[in-house]
Amino acid sequence: MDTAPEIVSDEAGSFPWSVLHDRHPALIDKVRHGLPYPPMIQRALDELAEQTQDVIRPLPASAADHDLWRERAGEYLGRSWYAVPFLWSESYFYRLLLGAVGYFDGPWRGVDPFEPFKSEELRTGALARDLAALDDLDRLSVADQDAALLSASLWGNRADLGFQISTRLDQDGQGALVADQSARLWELLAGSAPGTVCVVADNAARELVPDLVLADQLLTTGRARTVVLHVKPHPYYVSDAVTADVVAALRTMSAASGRAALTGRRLWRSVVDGTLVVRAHPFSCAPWSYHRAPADLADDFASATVTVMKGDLNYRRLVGDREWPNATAFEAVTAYFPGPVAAIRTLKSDVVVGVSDEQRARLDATGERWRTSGTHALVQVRDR
Ligand SMILES: O=P(O)(O)OC[C@@]1(O)O[C@H](CO)[C@@H](O)[C@@H]1O
Repeated sequence: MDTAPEIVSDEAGSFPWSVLHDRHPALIDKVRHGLPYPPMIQRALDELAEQTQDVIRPLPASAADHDLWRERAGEYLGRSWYAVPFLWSESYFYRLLLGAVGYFDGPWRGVDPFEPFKSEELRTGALARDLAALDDLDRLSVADQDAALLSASLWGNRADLGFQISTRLDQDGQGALVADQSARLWELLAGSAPGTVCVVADNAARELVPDLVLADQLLTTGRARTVVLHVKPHPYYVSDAVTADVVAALRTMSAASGRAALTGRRLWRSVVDGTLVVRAHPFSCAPWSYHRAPADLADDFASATVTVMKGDLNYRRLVGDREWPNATAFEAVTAYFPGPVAAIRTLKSDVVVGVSDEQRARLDATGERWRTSGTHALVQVRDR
């Protein structure tokens, strides 16, 4: 199929421009105050703030992944951050941020700079209410439980702490779906022998908890024999889940009461007995779309009954971070993907496909920033 230009950040006032221009500096500031970083790290953060408004420079020669990123950067080195693909520049920003806080070596090695924000979210009353609400599921049919849990997982995607740096949102309010193909997902699972379901997780805490509850539902109702949960190998996009966040979520659930606690303990055992598998593939933090997924990861997706892609960034990586005409078919842009795939996402960036011209005109006429404000969501499924 025809392709579309990659999204870059060079148009002042555009969404990608605002991420580089406003969100990243604000994030550097937030990280600086999240932990008692010493003067050397404070200076490195100052340098990062300057560098990201200048031209792209290579990693220090001493960095273990210097060569890897030199190859990934190629011709981007020396160019403005605003002139290269948005997907690439964001990913490199997070790599540099981790470097600045000493994540890869020295005494701050392995200390997640975003952990204070993720932990705070795990302690919120909102999450406690989410957990208590799980008790209501007992009164519902399995189909209604499925719908409720999918909805919780979908709207949990608003719990994205990077996004919240630049957007104020009522976290509890649900918005409108621009596409809802969830029936296809349930039919696909019902029509397949119980196998593996891949869930490519997005954010920790208030998004990961409903994702885990959904995984438990698939396992306990026999629609999945195994759930493979892909998390990030290192902190990324502020609140993206790493393995430690899975453990933290399971602990929080297990320490709650009622159905939440039972589910948390059951999931804990599922990890122990290998029916819930946590993977942290290096490609999950690569600056590329899934078109470039390496063979072992593609095999994982190919062998799954379905791969559930959570969140906005995964959507961009799935369909390609390009200026697609909105009416482009989801099936067409995901035809390359090795196996059935479902995208479950609130809209927080410009990329969206599968929205007809009439629907787009109606949405545009509302005057709302429906593509980027997290008020709208979608469930899109390619079931073959
Ligand atoms: O993937 P998520 O957590 O749903 O969203 C990630 C996000 O906040 O970050 C990017 C901009 O920095 C956008 O893709 C999106 O707004």
